[in-house]
Amino acid sequence: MGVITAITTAAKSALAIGGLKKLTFIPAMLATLAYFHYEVIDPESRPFNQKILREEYDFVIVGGGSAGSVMANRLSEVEGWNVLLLEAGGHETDISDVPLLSLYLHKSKLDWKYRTQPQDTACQAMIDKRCCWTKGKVLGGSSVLNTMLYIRGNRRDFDQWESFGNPGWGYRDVLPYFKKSEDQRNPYLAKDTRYHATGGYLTVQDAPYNTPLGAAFIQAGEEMGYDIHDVNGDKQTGYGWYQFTIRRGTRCSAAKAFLRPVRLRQNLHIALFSHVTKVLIEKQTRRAYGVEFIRDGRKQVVYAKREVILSAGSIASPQLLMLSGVGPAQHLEEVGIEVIHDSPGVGRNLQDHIAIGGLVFRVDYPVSLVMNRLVNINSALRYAVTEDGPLTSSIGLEVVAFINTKYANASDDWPDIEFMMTSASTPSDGGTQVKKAHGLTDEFYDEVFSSINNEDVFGIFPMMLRPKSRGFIKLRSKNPLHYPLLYHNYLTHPDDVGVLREGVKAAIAVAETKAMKRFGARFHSTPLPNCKHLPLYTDEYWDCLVRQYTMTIYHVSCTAKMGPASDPMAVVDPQLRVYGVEGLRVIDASIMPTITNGNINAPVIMIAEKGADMIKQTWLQGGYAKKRKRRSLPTCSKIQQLDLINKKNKTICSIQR
Ligand SMILES: Cc1cc2nc3c(=O)[nH]c(=O)nc-3n(C[C@H](O)[C@H](O)[C@H](O)COP(=O)(O)OP(=O)(O)OC[C@H]3O[C@@H](n4cnc5c(N)ncnc54)[C@H](O)[C@@H]3O)c2cc1C
Repeated sequence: MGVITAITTAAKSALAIGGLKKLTFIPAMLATLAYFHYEVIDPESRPFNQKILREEYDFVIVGGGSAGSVMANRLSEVEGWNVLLLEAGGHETDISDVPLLSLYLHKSKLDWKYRTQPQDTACQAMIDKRCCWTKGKVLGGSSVLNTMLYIRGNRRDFDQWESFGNPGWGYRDVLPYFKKSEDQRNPYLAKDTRYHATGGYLTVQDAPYNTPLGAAFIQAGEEMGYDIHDVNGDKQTGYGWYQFTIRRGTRCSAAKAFLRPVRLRQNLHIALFSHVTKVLIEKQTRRAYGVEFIRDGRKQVVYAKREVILSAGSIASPQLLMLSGVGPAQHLEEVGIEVIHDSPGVGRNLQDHIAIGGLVFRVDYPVSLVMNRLVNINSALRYAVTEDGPLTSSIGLEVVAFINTKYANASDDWPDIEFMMTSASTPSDGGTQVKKAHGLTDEFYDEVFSSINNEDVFGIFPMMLRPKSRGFIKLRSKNPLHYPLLYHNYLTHPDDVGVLREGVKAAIAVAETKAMKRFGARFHSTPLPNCKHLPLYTDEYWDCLVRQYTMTIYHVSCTAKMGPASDPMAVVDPQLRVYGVEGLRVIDASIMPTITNGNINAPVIMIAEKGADMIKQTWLQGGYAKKRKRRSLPTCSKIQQLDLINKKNKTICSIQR
């Protein structure tokens, strides 16, 4: 009976994901998974979706993503505190657990499906010249859609944050917080207790499955004179195997890591499908006292006795601040929002990592990941029974390299390019999901890649680590359900074009090593449609190329940056408290002053670990809050005056008392 239920659940999950009809093996895989594995994979079930909420909690956390999941766990460790986590999406699915299938989640129900405004500097090969900014709308947030790469960044990133006037954020301060959440499953890495730890909530392990290309990438690095080492350890420059937030072959999202184990805590409520539309801030005292949200089609309110914490991610957190009257005054007035606090930095300083898509290298042997060859019932059985095989591969990501272009000072060990080396690339699924996820036009894909659909290839994605270009986010209107306007501004700083160009050249050089030549590696040099007037392999050609298939690595961040009070663009202080408003913090990817030197999920989790400790210090050791008087709750009639009522439904007071 349990198995039947599990199969039904699995089938429902499959239906929840758009575009899966194309993969006919999925039902069989899910049935296999359900039969062999369902309860065994993770004995901890999904958390409850709390239907009846209290009217007031000590802490209200907005957004259950990478940061929000950590916050909910750590704050509810304090038995005397009641914590509410409000999440706009629902639960993750059995499909989102499968590492190989993460691209199938893009443009699905689990994705907010943001698209940037069209701009001429980048993403020219994409439909309407708009980049697709995939973001998780699900409990676990973007950690449910990400490629699970576990990279902490460079010690200099954090020392630089500290040097900007953020005491307590230097590398020596943050390292313990990286270790606090880590459960490192590689015994050799775990032995290095200076940098790694075991027993934390977040499982970090090596890839259960590698192709022969993985070892070849490592050999290519050696041949080029790089160290092969743990890039999360003492030194970053060099080559190494990727480490993943994978647990026994399946995704270890932040929800799985931090929420499932504590789902029985009585003092933690998790409300799904709850879209927060505003933070309630008392005008006179400028204190945040609750949030408005929409659930089941009804506007509701919930109050926060101590603090509201925005962990809605780098797009929604600044959006919510602005909707609540905290942001650039002129812009708020333009869209008709009453200004509570003029904070010019909200939505500004946007940083992201971009790489060059489409650097595809052909090989002569059947060694790479070709979707129609690997996705079959055998792989499904291997995944379900032995927790390995190609389905456990994170879309072919195997090896990472941190290298220096001529724009970086190599002696600093602060490299400016990360190679993401994959045993698959854009045409490996025959022009289906990758093309769709990246939003490539049919014309571009057909001209450049259709001739090598489903052939054996590998990819090297050079990712620029420290962009100088800055984007921004604006409100489209004061309607909280309207998506904000997103301006990437990629490659508007000339140095960024230079770094990426040098990254492309360095990637091409990797394919020339003996290690790669053994497989017959050669660059797929079909000229790009908009660049074919330029001679191949020239700087002019590369400069054109980088603006075509510009690939976000989905690290949008820094949109509500942390900084000292003397910095007018700082949105939060080094304790992550919003300037100008009491009782409100932002704790997620938005608060980074500058983007970290690598993939950012691990740093976001670190930020939340540290943020949770700061909150505990504030309240448990008697900070300002201890002396605060208990605020009396607005009555229903007061709520009406605050216009919190969904008049259409004639709801008088939607709070469940
Ligand atoms: C496709 C993809 C691949 C990536 N790959 C990697 C990788 O391999 N390694 C890596 O280190 N990083 C990767 N990243 C980046 C990393 O996952 C994110 O930067 C990180 O998860 C961000 O955490 P966050 O807490 O700031 O936001 P999120 O995890 O995005 O969480 C925000 C949460 O808030 C919710 N929310 C938003 N608005 C509201 C609202 N109004 N009301 C209620 N809830 C709301 C969202 O639904 C979401 O659950 C990837 C990201 C993506 C999208």
